[in-house]
Amino acid sequence: MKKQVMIYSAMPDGCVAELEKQFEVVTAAPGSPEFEQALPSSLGLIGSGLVVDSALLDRAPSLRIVSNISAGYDNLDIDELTNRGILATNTPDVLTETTADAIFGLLISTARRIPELDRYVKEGSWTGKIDNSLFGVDVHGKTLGMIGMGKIGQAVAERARFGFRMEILYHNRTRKPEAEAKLDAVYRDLEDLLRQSDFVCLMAPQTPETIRMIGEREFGLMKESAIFINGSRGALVDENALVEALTSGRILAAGLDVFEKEPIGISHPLLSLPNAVALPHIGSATSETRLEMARLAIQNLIEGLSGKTPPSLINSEVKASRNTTNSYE
Ligand SMILES: O=CC(=O)O
Repeated sequence: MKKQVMIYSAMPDGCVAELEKQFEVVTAAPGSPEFEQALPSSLGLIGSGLVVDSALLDRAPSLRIVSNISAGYDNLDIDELTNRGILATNTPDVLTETTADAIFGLLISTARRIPELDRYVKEGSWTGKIDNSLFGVDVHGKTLGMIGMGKIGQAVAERARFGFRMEILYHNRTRKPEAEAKLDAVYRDLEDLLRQSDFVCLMAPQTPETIRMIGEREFGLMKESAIFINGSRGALVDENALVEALTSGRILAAGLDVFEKEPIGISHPLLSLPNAVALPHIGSATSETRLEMARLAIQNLIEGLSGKTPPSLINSEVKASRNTTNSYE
């Protein structure tokens, strides 16, 4: 009999058929009766964004693997999964360059006010010469402060350094000698980075240590001309403090791909600010990359359920215990 797996979010064309070759596939949205009905007998879950915590795991006694179709895995309680011997996987690497393109695009759009000027043209406001009320600020040659110098952070910094001759400062849990050598990136403590950067770009993962790491105090340290970019997770930023910093002129502008609550509600004060550029969490959202991510997640699922080590295993402790106890087959 085929093993049952559940897909809980949209997959690119062809991916479901690929899974159906090997598994009994149930497709159901979290919270739906179909999802709850299939959960107890599912050996694998595949999708993105589902909060997998002990309450969900209590209802999923057959589960052996959670295959997350994203690089970030703050939606997974890894300790709880590990304690229960359940594999957790993600899709790093395949989205690095695409996400860096999007975040650097957001940075340029914010500095040069591209969404605002697009509206200006389409609304028919361009009726004569433009004046300095529509001017933006330069990107090239400025100082970029990267908070979080993982693979995506480095790919953003690479674009800045080699495409725009920017000076790179960075703050990270650990020093990154390879980025220092390749990008002339200079390590700074957080306060110095905030004080010295023209662009502050947040690319750190969401962990208990990074939640709300940027708030009133941190905006207060930035230059008044600073542009703040968030390409990581909304929970890292105190959004009330960000609104205050943008309305009071404490900083110049912000470009945001992520929000505390997603989708952000239309009445959120950030959305009424002309100096905030908002995207709907689209860092990795190209057809090519979303397909690569789905393929990698499927490979993780297949290998995990056939006793092999999935290529992007997060909790390798589970694999180790499985080898010694052989408790999975
Ligand atoms: O935010 C997107 C991801 O973590 O893949």
